[in-house]
Amino acid sequence: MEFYANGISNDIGYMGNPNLATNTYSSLQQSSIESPISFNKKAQVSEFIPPSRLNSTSSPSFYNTTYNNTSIVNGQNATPTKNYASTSYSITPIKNNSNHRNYLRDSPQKIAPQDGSPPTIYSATNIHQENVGGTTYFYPQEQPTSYQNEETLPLPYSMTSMTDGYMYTPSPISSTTTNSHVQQTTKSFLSTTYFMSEDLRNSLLLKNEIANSVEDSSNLPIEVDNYHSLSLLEASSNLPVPSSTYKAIHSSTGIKYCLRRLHSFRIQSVKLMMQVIDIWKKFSHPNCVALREVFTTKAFGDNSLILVYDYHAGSQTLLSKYFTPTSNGYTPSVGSAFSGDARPFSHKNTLQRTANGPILQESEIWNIIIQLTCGLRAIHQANLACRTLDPTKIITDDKRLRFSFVGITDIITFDSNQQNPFQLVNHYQQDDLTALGKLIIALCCRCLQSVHSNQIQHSIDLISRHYSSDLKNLITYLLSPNKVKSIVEVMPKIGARFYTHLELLENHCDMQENELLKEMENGRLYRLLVKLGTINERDLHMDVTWSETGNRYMLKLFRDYLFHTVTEDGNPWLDMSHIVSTLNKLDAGTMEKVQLMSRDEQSVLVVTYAELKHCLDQAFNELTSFNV
Ligand SMILES: Nc1ncnc2c1ncn2[C@@H]1O[C@H](COP(=O)(O)OP(=O)(O)OP(=O)(O)O)[C@@H](O)[C@H]1O
Repeated sequence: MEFYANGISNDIGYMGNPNLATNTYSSLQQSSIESPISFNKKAQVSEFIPPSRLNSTSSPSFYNTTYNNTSIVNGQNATPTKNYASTSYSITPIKNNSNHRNYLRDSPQKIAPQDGSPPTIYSATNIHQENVGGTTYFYPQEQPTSYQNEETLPLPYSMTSMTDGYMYTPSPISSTTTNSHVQQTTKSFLSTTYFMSEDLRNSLLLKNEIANSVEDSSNLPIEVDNYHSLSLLEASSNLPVPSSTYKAIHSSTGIKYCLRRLHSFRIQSVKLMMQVIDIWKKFSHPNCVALREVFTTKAFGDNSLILVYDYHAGSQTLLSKYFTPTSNGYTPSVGSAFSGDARPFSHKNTLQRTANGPILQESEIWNIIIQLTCGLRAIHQANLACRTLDPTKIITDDKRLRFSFVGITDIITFDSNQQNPFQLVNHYQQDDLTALGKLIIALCCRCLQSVHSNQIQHSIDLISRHYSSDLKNLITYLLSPNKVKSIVEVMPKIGARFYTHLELLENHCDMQENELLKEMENGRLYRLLVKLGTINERDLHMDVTWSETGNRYMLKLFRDYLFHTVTEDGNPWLDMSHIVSTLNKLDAGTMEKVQLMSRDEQSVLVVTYAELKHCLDQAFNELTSFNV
């Protein structure tokens, strides 16, 4: 068997299997690929045409119009023209006794270092020829330093481009592993190596499902200003004005938002009100749902005011999470969070007199406190007040807590006769702190009724029995009357628990970054597959041979190598790590060689991933050039 400079054997037998030898040879005089490593050699690229496109022979053929003595070599009698004198292709002799197509687990011989140093360029003058048992091998003789002096040889892909998102990262598990036990035991490892963890995936899928769920919206307007696809999240409201909450999609961005509609709402002074709205629109904090815009609409048949907030799929209120509504339906009342006959914590709300489940772990309560005080601190430092600090206006998506409708009370209770709409802010901030204290009591007792004045002492006794003195002291501080309190003073009472919280967050960030990295890699490989998919099997401008000739033929064989490799028994060899690592090598354009075989097993092409990458880019660019 002979291998030419381009790696093609002149022996039809595949990898030394004489049974497959039906033709004398099949040769590639000049590769149809313009190798990235030989760009500067100005070698004209010739088109490779497999024989099926030229004549009836099954073996592929190649012709070259650029080099001397060009001939079409596709028949049984043709003499191979070993015309590699002016080329720069390297040779990799391959010895493999497998007689199965694309049984290519043996790693092709590496001729270039993977450490980023420039690969060695070979020319025919330094190709060593050797005949072993009738098989002629062409070995490249290394010229380790020659390229340094050759002006024309610098690689078209520099280290900069290699680091530009195309760095080849070897697979953590060798794709050549044949030991089935090892493969089995590494299967689960591989799935977490390449893909998102099951838990995170499920939680994201659930959020996605919730975000995309479509409720009955037959009674709702098709469009409200720039928003469409409204679906009702909540019809009733405990605000002083009738209101409803909807999920909606922004018409131009497609982003989902949470719309709070204040029914039949009259604005006394648009200009003054806009000042309040603008201040809240500028306010941003991870523990507060951001207010994006406010507008009026007649789409509902009245003068509604719409407050547009970010939508956080899968969120539920603290009320529904910790204070389970009864079957009768818990209906929080209108007015300030901690006053009125039927408020969440009202003594008249008989449905909330008993605990709603087992008491919470102290760590969980501190987690809530830390997040709420984080948000509250930012609100107070912006010279604002929350004014809706009750379990119906705090949402949670299991990890994060957010004040859900910030600014809404300032808007609803807006009085245009007041010179400064924020003149009572200090007073409201004190109310916020008291409301926080009551919320903590309710959470500790798991009962909204526990904060009523005639229950408080009893509740604090219960808390002292079950929780730390730090927690009790914090509550006592927040509820202390006749004392000016500050959110800043809450921080020392939380103490070292901040560190625990920070550590958990940082671990979570690390985990998410790791997942992101995997998905970034997957996205990169996905784009490669898209490119391959758009090229393979394509007829271009009625040219049915387009994907079967030239560089595209290499890509077809590469696709087979990637997906259709078989075991020695002829069974499909399905190994994710083979696919991933092969695609990575293609993306990086490494100098490692890969052995590709035609489906009729008559031709073997030995090419570098760099060459394949070049083929892919060239073919894809050709396609995109038509896509104007
Ligand atoms: N920004 C948001 N993103 C996603 N869901 C939200 C958002 N804000 C609120 N929700 C959800 O919408 C639903 C309705 O919220 P809403 O505040 O109207 O609840 P509520 O408990 O009925 O309070 P109210 O009595 O004020 O209506 C709740 O299930 C809540 O979890």
